Amino acid sequence: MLERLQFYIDGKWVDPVTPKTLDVINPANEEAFARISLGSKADVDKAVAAARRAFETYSRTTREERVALFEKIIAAYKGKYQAIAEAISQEMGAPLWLSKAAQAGTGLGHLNETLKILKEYPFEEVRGTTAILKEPVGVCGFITPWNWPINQIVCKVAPALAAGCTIVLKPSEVAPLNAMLFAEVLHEAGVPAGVFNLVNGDGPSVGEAMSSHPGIDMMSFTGSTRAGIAVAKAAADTVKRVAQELGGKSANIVLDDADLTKSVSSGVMSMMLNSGQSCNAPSRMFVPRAKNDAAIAVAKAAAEKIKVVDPATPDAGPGTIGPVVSEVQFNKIQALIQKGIEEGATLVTGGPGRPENMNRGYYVRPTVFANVTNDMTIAREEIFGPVLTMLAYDSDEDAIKQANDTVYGLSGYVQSGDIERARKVASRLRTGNVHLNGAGPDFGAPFGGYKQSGNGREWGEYGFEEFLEIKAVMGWVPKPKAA
Ligand SMILES: NC(=O)c1ccc[n+]([C@@H]2O[C@H](COP(=O)([O-])OP(=O)(O)OC[C@H]3O[C@@H](n4cnc5c(N)ncnc54)[C@H](O)[C@@H]3O)[C@@H](O)[C@H]2O)c1
Repeated sequence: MLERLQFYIDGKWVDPVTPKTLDVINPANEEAFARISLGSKADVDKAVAAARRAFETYSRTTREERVALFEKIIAAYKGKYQAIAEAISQEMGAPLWLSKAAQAGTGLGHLNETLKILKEYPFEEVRGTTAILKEPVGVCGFITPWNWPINQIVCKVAPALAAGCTIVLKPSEVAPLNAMLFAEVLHEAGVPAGVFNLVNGDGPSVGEAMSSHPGIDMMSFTGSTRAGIAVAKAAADTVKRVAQELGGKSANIVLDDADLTKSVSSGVMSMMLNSGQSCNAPSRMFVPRAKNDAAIAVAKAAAEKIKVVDPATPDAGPGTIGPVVSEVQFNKIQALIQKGIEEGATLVTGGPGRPENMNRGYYVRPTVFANVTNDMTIAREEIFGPVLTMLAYDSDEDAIKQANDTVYGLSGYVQSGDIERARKVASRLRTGNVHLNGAGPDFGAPFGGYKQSGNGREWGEYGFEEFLEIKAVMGWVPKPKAA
């Protein structure tokens, strides 16, 4: 059993104020393989005090000093890349190939992108006689989930560090090990004591203590809409800035001029990736009613090609998925699959229970429901498992209307043979991101939601600017004295 009972506070690994432990479970075999501590308000107080002290000096470091620090962080991250990928795979179940190719890779992607922004960003702008100064927002509190864990950590920590902020991170207690490796990366790179602090714990104790803390200037939260609301409420009394990156129920509109086989099968694959545990997963596929039967046949074939594997399988690659993260998630997904059947959706493939020959581990059968209507629970609630819902539409207008008929607004996907038509549909979707014809993620593009998917933007320059305060200094340029 791996014991990682300390927190990283003020540049050192320290014991929690009050000992309390939690086992980290490997979802592939349901066994505990590591143990962490759960912190309390007293640990948060120590971390915030360290971050406040460090802010005094770190916020005044120069661009050049931070660029040099980033270069060291990137080198140290590369050195721990393999260990981070393995930890993610073990603690949340992503197959090793996905952990290496994408999960751990996103951390490096955000570090590289942030370094590029830091080198060029205009922190000072003079308009007439007034200067507009962009300053670090202060001490930032970060709360992150388990599904793309290092992505969600680094897309906050990298821009905050580049902006001159100091940080207290509470990673997901379900997948905390990658975060602790990242703390080692920052330590090795020479990030000054107190600039980055990590306290493990659960939402109601450490998360709540951070959100309501008067010493934290900004909270950036990624996770469920339920917990995001709790963070915002707890933060309200201290008037801190709150950025929320929450759930989704994203539409994938296959227009009638799209290559049906290609669009539907790639839609199935991207839904199932990471066992469906992506906030921006294309979970509602809209197909033209006239092509409904053909689309269902393609989706069935594509889903049945997906293999469910032990995440540690060394030769597995694209087209394979691991278990879902936990017993809680497994049970929630099973209940929603059951609900889909009860509400009358057509079960095309998959369904309740584990895949054949698997009696241990939180493995879910890749499942497709068709003839779903937007009022069904499986079309409204985020399932966060390998479950696709297919809905039919009558016209482009109807597809757009149904796609927007959700409380969420994170992502949208449009497939079309005509780029102009795809762009028009994209402009009508009430979502923060839209992917046309299979376009992948872009580290330089802003990531975030409309409506109840959140109110922040992460990634790239827009994400960086979330960590800046704006100060106007009038009289920066003195008026010339009258002769
Ligand atoms: N929009 C995005 O960028 C994005 C990205 C990834 C995941 N998500 C969402 O995250 C969810 C899955 O992650 P999860 O199950 O870890 O979510 P979760 O909300 O249960 O937990 C996320 C984090 O919040 C903490 N937390 C829980 N209750 C809290 C409270 N009352 N106060 C403060 N902190 C609290 C948890 O300890 C964890 O660190 C999904 O809804 C998914 O869509 C959103």
